[in-house]
Parts: sequence; C-alpha cells; structure tokens
Amino acid sequence: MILYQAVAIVPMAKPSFIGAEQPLAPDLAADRTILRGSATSRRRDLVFVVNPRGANGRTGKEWKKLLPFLRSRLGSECNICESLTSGPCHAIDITREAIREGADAVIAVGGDGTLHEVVNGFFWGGKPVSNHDPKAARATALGLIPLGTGSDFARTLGWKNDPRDAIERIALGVRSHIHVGVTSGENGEPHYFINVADLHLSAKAGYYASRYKKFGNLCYVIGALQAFFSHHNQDMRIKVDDGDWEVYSKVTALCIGNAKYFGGGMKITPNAHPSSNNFEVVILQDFKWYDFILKLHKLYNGTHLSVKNVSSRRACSIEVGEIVSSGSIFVQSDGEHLGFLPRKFSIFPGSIEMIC
Ligand SMILES: Nc1ncnc2c1ncn2[C@@H]1O[C@H](COP(=O)(O)OP(=O)(O)OP(=O)(O)O)[C@@H](O)[C@H]1O
Repeated sequence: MILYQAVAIVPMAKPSFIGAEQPLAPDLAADRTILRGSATSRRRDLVFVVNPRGANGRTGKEWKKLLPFLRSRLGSECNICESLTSGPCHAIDITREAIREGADAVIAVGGDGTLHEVVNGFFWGGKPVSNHDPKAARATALGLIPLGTGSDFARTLGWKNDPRDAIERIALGVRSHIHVGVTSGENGEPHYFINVADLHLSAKAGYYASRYKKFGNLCYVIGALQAFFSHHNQDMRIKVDDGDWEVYSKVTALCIGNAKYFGGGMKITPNAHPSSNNFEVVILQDFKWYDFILKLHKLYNGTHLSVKNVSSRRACSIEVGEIVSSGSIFVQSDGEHLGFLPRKFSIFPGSIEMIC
C-alpha cells in the first residue's frame, strides 16, 4: 500500500482481540447490516486522514497522544497508515487514492469539515470511487475519530466524545450502510454532504463562525450575532421530490438534514438519520431576533418542530430558489460555505459503508 505523503506506522507485535460488540445508536442498530469480515483472513489496511489544524490545533495534539494506544490496539491486526493533511481539500485526494489502492477503511480524524472532505473523496465525477482491483472482496469503509470543534455528525450516532471509543469501534470493524446527500458546488460540480446542508441565516452564521474557530464552540454564537446584523427573511420557492413549486414566505433558514445536529450541538433536524433514504427538511419562517432568544433551548434539544413558524417534511430531493433573485442567499453543507442559491439537494442513490 502506498503512503499518501504519509508516515506508515509499523505494526506492533502486541496481540489484540475482537471483543464483544459495542452498543450502537438505536436507529443504526435497527437498520445495520453486519458486514464485518474475518479479522484473521488478512490484515486490514487502515488509512487515518488527520487534520492537524482541526479544533484550532487541538486535533494534532490529541492525535499524537492517541497514537500509542492506536498502535497497541490495532497494530497487530491492521496495517496503519497515517496521513496528515497539508491544507483544505487535501483530505479529498488522500481518500480517493486510498480507495483506489484498496484500503479497507479511510478514517477521518478531525471535525465535521475533515469528515466532509473524506466523504467527498469517496466520489469522483458523480460516481463512487472504486478499487483498482476489480476482484476486491469489499468496498472501502468510512471511519471517524471525532476530534473537531463541533463534531456534530458524531452526535447523531450517539458517540461519546472519546477517541479511544472510536478506536474500539474501528477495531471491531462493524459496518453499516449510510446515505449521503449531493448538491452542486459553485461551478456546478457534484458536492456531497453527510450531515446537514442549510441556507440563509444559519449558513451565513456558519460562514462567519468559521473565522472564529479559535474561540471553540463560542464561534457559533459570534457567527450568529454577526449574521443577524444584515439579515432579512426572504420569500423562497421550493420543489420537493420533483413536485410543483411551492412558495414559502419570509424564510429565515432552511435546513436539509441527513443527520440531526449542526452549529455545535443544535438538534435542528431531530428526525433525520443517515441510515434512512430521505432527508428531514426543517424550515424556519418569519423568525425575529427575539424568537431565537425565546426558542433557542428548543432548537438545541430538538423540540422546536411544534413551535409556530417551524415546519418539517421528508424529502428525497429538494430544489430551492429565491422568488426575486439576489444571488446573496448563503448555502453551506456540513458547515462548509458552498456559494449562494439556487441549489438542488438530493439523496445520492446507493450508500456507503461506515464503521459504526
Ligand atoms: N493542514 C491544514 N491546515 C489548515 N487547514 C486545514 C488543514 N487540513 C485541513 N484543513 C481545513 O480545516 C477545516 C476545518 O477542519 P475540521 O473540521 O477538522 O475542524 P473544526 O473546524 O475545528 O471542527 P468542526 O468542523 O467539527 O467544527 C477543514 O474544512 C479543512 O479544509
């Protein structure tokens, strides 16, 4: 296996054992297919894609501390390849190369931005990337060691914020099928998301929040305050599952959930789950600044769907545009700025396997 500008970690001699399965988040436990191969059949090639700058540099420091445990837990049964990203989008290229070379799993080590890039590396030219070897026994799985600022995706899976737990999950290697969403980037190229895509106020807040990551989770509060200053609720048109266009007046934010949380722990699409083959779309209309103060706790604990001017629906695809085009409505997916409306968001047909 090639090294992806990486440091290969020599497997350690200490033996490790496949233990009892850990409990899964209930939704996944119900849906999962057990795809674990025999641990003794061959050594698994695991590629760890580490963003050393994640969480304002904390990811890199935590990763160094984690390595001895990783080596002792997995080194005897897996080939471990560590690849540090050198900048934005590098994780995409590392992932594509690893899949083509037949990695058993590519594991994102960092926050939602790193996971987002690794997920995008699973695709190329609108199709899943495949192994060079057509006889390969099984597809490359996605893994995650959440070590970011928000790490919102891991919350949907009910994971504790403990990287050692994540390593135990990787050691067990139990795979589940999950879905991802697809939209288009600024130049029309396909762009994949695993967590939440959203637009207008929340997307603008995310755009500003990314400038304040050095303040940890407080960045989301600062970003929201900054976004509010220039915010106006906007009339929009929406087409769900290729039906008719519908007009939604005074839209504050529209969130397309493949998973439940965004913005550092806000349970915005509480019924979404990546194992289901549709999105939960939550639309906030005519919200004033004081509505957020009065209802913020409900947004955080996911009880906002009964609040006035909040609606929720299921969709496999949703197209959103302005009534009067201004080209200034922010769009983001998985917390990454993606340009401005109009956009279409769809569940990607087919699934990927994730180590859960
Ligand atoms: N070596 C690097 N130097 C600077 N930025 C990088 C590097 N590698 C990756 N990045 C960028 O850092 C961004 C943020 O990383 P990441 O998501 O891991 O951490 P975070 O933003 O702190 O966490 P979260 O997204 O969960 O809030 C990624 O979108 C990625 O493009």
